[in-house]
Amino acid sequence: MTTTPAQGGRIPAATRIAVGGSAGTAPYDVLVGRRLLGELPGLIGTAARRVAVLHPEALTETGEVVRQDLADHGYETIAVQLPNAEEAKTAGVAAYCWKALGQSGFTRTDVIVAVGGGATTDVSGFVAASWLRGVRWVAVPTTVLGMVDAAVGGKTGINTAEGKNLVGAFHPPAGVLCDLAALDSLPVNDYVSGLAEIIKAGFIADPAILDLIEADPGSARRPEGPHTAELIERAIRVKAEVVAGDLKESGPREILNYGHTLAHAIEKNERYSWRHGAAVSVGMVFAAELGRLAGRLDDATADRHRAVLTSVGLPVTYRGAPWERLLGTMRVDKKSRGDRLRFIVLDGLARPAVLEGPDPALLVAAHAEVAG
Ligand SMILES: NC(=O)c1ccc[n+]([C@@H]2O[C@H](COP(=O)([O-])OP(=O)(O)OC[C@H]3O[C@@H](n4cnc5c(N)ncnc54)[C@H](O)[C@@H]3O)[C@@H](O)[C@H]2O)c1
Ligand SMILES: O=C(O)C(=O)C[C@@H](O)[C@H](O)[C@H](O)COP(=O)(O)O
Ligand SMILES: [Zn+2]
Repeated sequence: MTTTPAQGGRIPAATRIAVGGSAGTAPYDVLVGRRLLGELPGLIGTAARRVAVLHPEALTETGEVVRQDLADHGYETIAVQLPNAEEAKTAGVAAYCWKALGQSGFTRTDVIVAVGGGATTDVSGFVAASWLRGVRWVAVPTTVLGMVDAAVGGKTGINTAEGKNLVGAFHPPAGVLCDLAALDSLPVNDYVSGLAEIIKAGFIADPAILDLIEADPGSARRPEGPHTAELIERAIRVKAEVVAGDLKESGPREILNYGHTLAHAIEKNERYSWRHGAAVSVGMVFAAELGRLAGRLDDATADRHRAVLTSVGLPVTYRGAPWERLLGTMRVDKKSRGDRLRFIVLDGLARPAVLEGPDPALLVAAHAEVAG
């Protein structure tokens, strides 16, 4: 993304999606459009003196554009470069950010701006949650996945050696700016990875998403496709509605974890060489098979998972780590309670529900379906 602040010319109006406050947190907006950089100072506010722009290595130029723009608005700015992708989600990188904030004299009224994909917004949001026990942050997601999922909802965190996202905090951003122009530079694999979370939103809540993709899967894979903005906005609305009702995942929010129990185990066992969305794709097929085998999901909806995911080029099989190892990793999933594994399954299209402590034989059978 190398957007510049609005300078003359007609700028199409941005779509504004409100995320209601919950658990004592303030509401905020997700803006979807183009050339949104001009909105950033308003979100940072006048109480801030310093702004830290955190970005991955791949977006050094974009990070600098954002930093310079904020400097031109009178803020004292620093840019903090993070590793790309999952390598950024470590305690070491968080500590590096804390050091940069400490050295620049970052106070409680100062603001972090996260420019990047979900990995960047996850670690940056966690740094914002933990620095001085919580400072304001703004998300500028630059991937499909970041826009529709990671930047919205306030789940922030990092990985540990034992598993994915095991350390973190609920700390919603002050606002989210989704500049669709950013997607033009995204490698196609990363673009498609984000479609997995859009398709997840389709299965758990908004089947119109599935209809749109199935009508023309080829164009769904491209940022210039005719339905890009609609797909992104629909998925954001699903997420916004769910998190507004249950920020801290005391119940209803768990539906957003559809497909994630196995997905996180795949990611960890593949040492994060798989993109999150690709793993979620396999994880959703597994969850659909589990629902079918448990007698809860009809054949047509279960089969629809493989069809729509394959149509956009997402993987639906995984033959890497053996089942016992995946099972061991799944036990530290945050939905587990004591020794009981819990999965999100579907009782039908857009009817997500929890499956508690399933018969181990069902899990083995569902795994066999994705292990081919
Ligand atoms: N907090 C949440 O609610 C939530 C939700 C979903 C996913 N996640 C997390 O999000 C992460 C995945 O995010 P992701 O799919 O955005 O991947 P990512 O952040 O790892 O980005 C993928 C790659 O694309 C690069 N990149 C980012 N934007 C770019 C652009 N516009 N042009 C070119 N390159 C660009 C990145 O530097 C990286 O190398 C995972 O860690 C996942 O756990 C969090
Ligand atoms: O926002 C949520 O809640 C989700 O579960 C969204 C997921 O897509 C996302 O990958 C999330 O980071 C997973 O959370 P975790 O609690 O399972 O680590
Ligand atoms: Zn996810």
